[in-house]
Amino acid sequence: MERQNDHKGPVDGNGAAETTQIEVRNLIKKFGRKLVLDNVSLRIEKGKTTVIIGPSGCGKTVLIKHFIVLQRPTSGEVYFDGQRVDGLSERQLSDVRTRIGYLFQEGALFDSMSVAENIMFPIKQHFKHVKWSQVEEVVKAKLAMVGLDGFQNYYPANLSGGQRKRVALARAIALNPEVILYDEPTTGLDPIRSDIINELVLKLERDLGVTSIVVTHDMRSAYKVGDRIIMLHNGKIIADGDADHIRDHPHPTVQQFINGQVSEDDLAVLRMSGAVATSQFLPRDFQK
Ligand SMILES: Nc1ncnc2c1ncn2[C@@H]1O[C@H](COP(=O)(O)OP(=O)(O)OP(=O)(O)O)[C@@H](O)[C@H]1O
Repeated sequence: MERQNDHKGPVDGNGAAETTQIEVRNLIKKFGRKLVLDNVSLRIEKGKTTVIIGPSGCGKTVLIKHFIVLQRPTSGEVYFDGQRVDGLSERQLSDVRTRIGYLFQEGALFDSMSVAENIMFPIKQHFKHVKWSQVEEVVKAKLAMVGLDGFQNYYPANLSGGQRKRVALARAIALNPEVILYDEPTTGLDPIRSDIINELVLKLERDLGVTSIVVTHDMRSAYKVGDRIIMLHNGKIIADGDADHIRDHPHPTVQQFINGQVSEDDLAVLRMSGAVATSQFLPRDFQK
């Protein structure tokens, strides 16, 4: 296997282009004067699971939102399956977006809709005149994939947190996407429910051949699902490789993060602000 070391940016050559699902080149994102992504270049391989880790606020969500152009670059380029997408209109983007399922932190289920209606929602948005009888089997199959067939008539309020995430995942795969973006899929779940989600990520990669991109603070999940783990820090990629590469990484910031230690910089901020709970700065799985 080629991957073990930190990548220094795009690799040239046709072979790489064929296996690349998403690419960003020299991506810079600023909000006002705040620099969030600092010249990030990255290729995401088809059919693999890439995990993005890093401290709170380092730009993980902003980065993956660029992959579906929910955020536009300040400068730099974004490609999906070889097509440059960062300059496309919203209308042109809708085709690209149907090829990507996403499970965002804020992308909660619609409380007023049943489980089945939630899963039908993206299908109805895309195929305007579809009838329930036409999609009933699709809804059933998607729910079966996440182990929740039979829950069609439940409402989100009657489901546990883990079940809600699984319904959201069934909705994310409703249109058979080639890519699934997961933003903190295990946050707020206990280790057993987290493992169910991890297994689902692996199952969807295995059974559907999807390309998965998982943003997480949870190192257990990262090691379990990631073919490749990328760490972002101060808007830059500081580590990129397989689980062993990340575990043995020489960069002190990587070691502090994966071992849940508080850095001297964080402590200085805490002392200055008089804040108390150092655990706020730890990866979330170390807070339990
Ligand atoms: N629409 C926006 N306008 C202004 N600032 C933004 C916007 N979206 C994100 N930011 C800022 O960009 C930075 C990175 O945010 P992002 O959500 O990507 O962090 P993150 O690494 O995903 O953090 P967390 O792990 O806490 O979810 C943060 O400082 C955030 O406040």
